[in-house]
Amino acid sequence: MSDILEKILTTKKEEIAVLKQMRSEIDLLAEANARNDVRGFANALISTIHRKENAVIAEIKKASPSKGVIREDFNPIEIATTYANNGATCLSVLTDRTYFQGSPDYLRQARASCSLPVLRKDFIIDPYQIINSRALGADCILLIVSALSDAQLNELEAATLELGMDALIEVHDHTELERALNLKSPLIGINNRNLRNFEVSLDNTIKLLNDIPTDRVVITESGIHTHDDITLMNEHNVYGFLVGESLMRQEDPGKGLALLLGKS
Ligand SMILES: O=C(O)c1ccccc1NCC(=O)[C@H](O)[C@H](O)COP(=O)(O)O
Repeated sequence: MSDILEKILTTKKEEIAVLKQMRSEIDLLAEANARNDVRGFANALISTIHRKENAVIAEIKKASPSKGVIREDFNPIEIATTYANNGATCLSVLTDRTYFQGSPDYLRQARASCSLPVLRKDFIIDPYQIINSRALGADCILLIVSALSDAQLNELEAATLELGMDALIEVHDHTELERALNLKSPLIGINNRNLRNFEVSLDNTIKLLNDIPTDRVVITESGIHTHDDITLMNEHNVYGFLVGESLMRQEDPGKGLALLLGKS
C-alpha cells in the first residue's frame, strides 16, 4: 500500500469511530432502507457501453493529494447540472473532506439536481460507510483493492449489494486484478494513477485489458484529458471512463465534457 493511501486510511478509521459515536448503525440502516430510490449505476454504464458509445462517469472534485486545489469556484449543483446536460452517463462525487476537500453534502446536492446515478468516491473500509452512503443517496461505492483484504472486499461488496447499490472495484496491477475477479461486481476500474508516486499512464489500462474476461466492464480511471485519449481507448475496445481533473479545470465542466466526447 502506498504511504498516502496508508495516511488516508488512518484518518478514515478515526473519522468512522467518531461517526459511530454520533449515530448508531441500526438507526442509519433504517434511514438507508427507507430511501428505496437506487438509480442503476452499473446498468446505465453497461447499456451505453454495449452500444459502443462512450460512457463517462464525470467527477466532482475540488482538490486532490496530487494536485492540491483544482477548482476554486466550486458549486456542486451547477457542476452536476452541466455534466447531466452535456452527456455524462453517471456522476462521481468526492466526499472525503481531509484530503480532497469534499463533503457528503456535495453528493446530496449533486444527486438532487439531476437524474443521473451517483458514485460516492471515498475510501470505504467499514460496512458502516456503506450504510451511510446509501442513507446519503449514493447509488454506487468504490472499493479500492489495494486498501482492503480479500475478507474485507467480500464483506463490503455483500453489504453494498444487499442495499441495492453497485460497487466499482478499483485495481492498478495484475495481482489486484486477480483478486477483483473473485468478486461478483461487473465494474472493474483500472486506475491509471500510481498512488505511490502519482505518475499517470494510460498504458496501465492497455496492459491489464487482456486479462479481463468479457463478462466484466472496464472503466479506465484518471489522466483522461483529450478526445485523443478517448479515441485511443476506443481503439482498445474501452468505452467506460472516469474523468475528474481535466473537466474540473474548464470554466464550464459540462462544455469540457462535450469537447472530450467530440460533441462540440
Ligand atoms: O487524485 C489523486 O491525487 C488521488 C490521490 C490518492 C488517492 C486517490 C486519488 N484520486 C482519486 C481518483 O480515483 C481520481 O479522482 C479519479 O480517477 C479521476 O482522476 P482524474 O481524472 O485524473 O482527476
